[in-house]
Amino acid sequence: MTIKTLAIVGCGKLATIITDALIEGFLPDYQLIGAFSRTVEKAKHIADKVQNAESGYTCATCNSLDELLALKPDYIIETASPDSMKALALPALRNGSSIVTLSIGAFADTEFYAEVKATARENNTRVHLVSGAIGGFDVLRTVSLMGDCTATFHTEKGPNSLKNTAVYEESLQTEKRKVFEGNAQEAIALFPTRVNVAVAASLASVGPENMKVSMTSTPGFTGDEHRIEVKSDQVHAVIDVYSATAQIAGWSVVNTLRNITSPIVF
Ligand SMILES: NC(=O)C1=CN([C@@H]2O[C@H](COP(=O)(O)OP(=O)(O)OC[C@H]3O[C@@H](n4cnc5c(N)ncnc54)[C@H](O)[C@@H]3O)[C@@H](O)[C@H]2O)C=CC1
Ligand SMILES: O=C([O-])CC(=O)C(=O)O
Repeated sequence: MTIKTLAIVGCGKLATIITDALIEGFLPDYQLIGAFSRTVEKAKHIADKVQNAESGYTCATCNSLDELLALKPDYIIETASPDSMKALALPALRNGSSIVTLSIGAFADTEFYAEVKATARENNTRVHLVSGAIGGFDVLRTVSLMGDCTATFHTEKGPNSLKNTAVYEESLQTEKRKVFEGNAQEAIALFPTRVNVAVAASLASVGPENMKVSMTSTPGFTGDEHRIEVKSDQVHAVIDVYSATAQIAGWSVVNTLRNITSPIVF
């Protein structure tokens, strides 16, 4: 197996998990050759980790997306935000870099999604939508291939994780309440970095306009509970994932990267 090169855009908590996993040996088929973030110190922090691990190659701290693209990485890991995914997807794919993304909310824009698909195909590149804080894309995709189905996505969160969103009120600290009901497009518009999972599940099944999304805020609740349900005349599947932190999302990138080079694919 030839070594594949990686670069990371968005050097926060999840990028750190992925970099640490690489350094610990979970990604033997890859070299991390560049890092870019809105704040250059954060990119340097990631690059320094690789340098300090004395892995025998250089990881560059990039000052711009263009600088990162000039490295011509085989894969760009996007762990920044749906807005950054929108900015980087087309230039990266035209540059010959495939993308592994957590900010799947960017694809709630169906025109953009179609353009990304066409550009990836034209440039012989791919976009990998990781399972993030959920799972079950296999069953969602399979059931939706079989014919008509409906799908719902329900999330339970604690009020503190809704601070700095339009739905937050102090009363949520003491009252359990449904704070959102709509489709996946409306959900990601209201919570741009909190319901990428709902858009991902919708793309794997009925699409962002048809996926019914709801969110409940429960006082004292920590972590996230995501319940996806898909129903057809033959199949009823429920995927329920609780995670105490978002670490599972970082590890799902590691899992996808391992699958890309593995002789056995899950
Ligand atoms: N699909 C999933 O299950 C999940 C997806 N996510 C996505 O992953 C992203 C990263 O999550 P964390 O690492 O926890 O966030 P974080 O806030 O710790 O790190 C994000 C980093 O990206 C940088 N950044 C933001 N916009 C940028 C841009 N346009 N260009 C370059 N850098 C930029 C920020 O400055 C920050 O350093 C979230 O914003 C969210 O979109 C997060 C959790 C779960
Ligand atoms: O960690 C989660 O519950 C999901 C999340 O932030 C996202 O989908 O953006």
